[in-house]
Amino acid sequence: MITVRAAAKVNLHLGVGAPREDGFHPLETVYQAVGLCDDVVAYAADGWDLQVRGSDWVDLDAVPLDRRNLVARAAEVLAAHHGLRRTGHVEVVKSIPVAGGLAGGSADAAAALVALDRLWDVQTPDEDLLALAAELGSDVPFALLGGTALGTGRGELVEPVADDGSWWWVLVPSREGGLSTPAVYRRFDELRPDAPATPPSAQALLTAVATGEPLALARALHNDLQEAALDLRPDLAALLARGEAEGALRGIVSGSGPTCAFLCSTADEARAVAGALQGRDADDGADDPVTVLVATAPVAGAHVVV
Ligand SMILES: C[C@](O)(CO)[C@H](O)COP(=O)(O)OP(=O)(O)OC[C@H]1O[C@@H](n2ccc(N)nc2=O)[C@H](O)[C@@H]1O
Ligand SMILES: Nc1ncnc2c1ncn2[C@@H]1O[C@H](COP(=O)(O)OP(=O)(O)OP(=O)(O)O)[C@@H](O)[C@H]1O
Repeated sequence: MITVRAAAKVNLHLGVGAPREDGFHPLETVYQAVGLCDDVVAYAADGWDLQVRGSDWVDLDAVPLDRRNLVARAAEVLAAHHGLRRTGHVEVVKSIPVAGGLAGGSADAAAALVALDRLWDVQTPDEDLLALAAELGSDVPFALLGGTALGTGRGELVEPVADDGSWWWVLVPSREGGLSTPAVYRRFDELRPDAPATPPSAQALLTAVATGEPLALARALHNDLQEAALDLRPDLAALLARGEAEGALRGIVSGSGPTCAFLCSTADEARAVAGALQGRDADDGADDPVTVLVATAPVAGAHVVV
């Protein structure tokens, strides 16, 4: 049995250009792995079996168990790479909200590549694992790498960024369910027909990360998909404003949304903002309370824990 853990991400900078001929958008993005993780647990077995369970804020019904699951696809591409048959009993233990803009499925795919590489004892070189990850999805190579990294191409070309900061995030998944990533990119195309061929540079964000100062980072956060996500989910604007009013340095939509991510100056501030957002919700008399999570960053990429 082997357990591999992989983290959610936020995009500190998400610069999006006009769609390429293959339909993907060129990106200049800075990913940061945050301490909200899924585990992939793999057992040796003769056949193939996949199960998913998770935290009560995760919509498990929205996770396919067949070949559409990125864990099943990770197993297929790794097995094919080595000329093997896909085998294993695999359990995915999810804490990352589904279709939340936090790259949860990508984290699971990266964790599965690492877990099955060990289970099958095939010792895939890192370079090959990164190439297989890129086949599975644009965010998957970063989920292997973790930390803070610059992403280019369609997001699949990743290089580590030095980050000595200790950052605190409050994450608020949507109660209304997830957003489809292709739908958010389509709305971006409608709202931004004049998008440049070359995506906006991440240089200002990289300079801010290097300072280690939360306020500098807060000012430099940038997400070109935020306008599209807010257009599809107008209620998120009020949530972003509320988090900032409660003391967050800055609130942004995470990736394609709808999860909102609030950067805070310290762990105590993050806990205070989280408490205020949760408390305000209780005052509103909501019968289905909002989930508010506190996470530190950066954290490691997909790694063996047991
Ligand atoms: C929004 C982000 O999470 C930001 O990091 C990513 O760009 C999305 O990455 P992902 O979910 O791994 O995306 P993929 O599985 O590669 O692609 C899903 C769909 O998103 C759109 N897509 C994705 C990445 C990209 N650079 N341009 C796109 O237009 C395409 O419609 C694509 O069919
Ligand atoms: N292991 C998985 N966990 C969750 N969803 C999965 C998984 N495998 C496939 N999916 C499918 O992928 C869709 C997107 O899920 P995911 O949680 O990765 O979204 P996301 O966090 O918005 O992704 P990203 O930020 O990379 O665009 C889900 O709606 C689901 O149908």
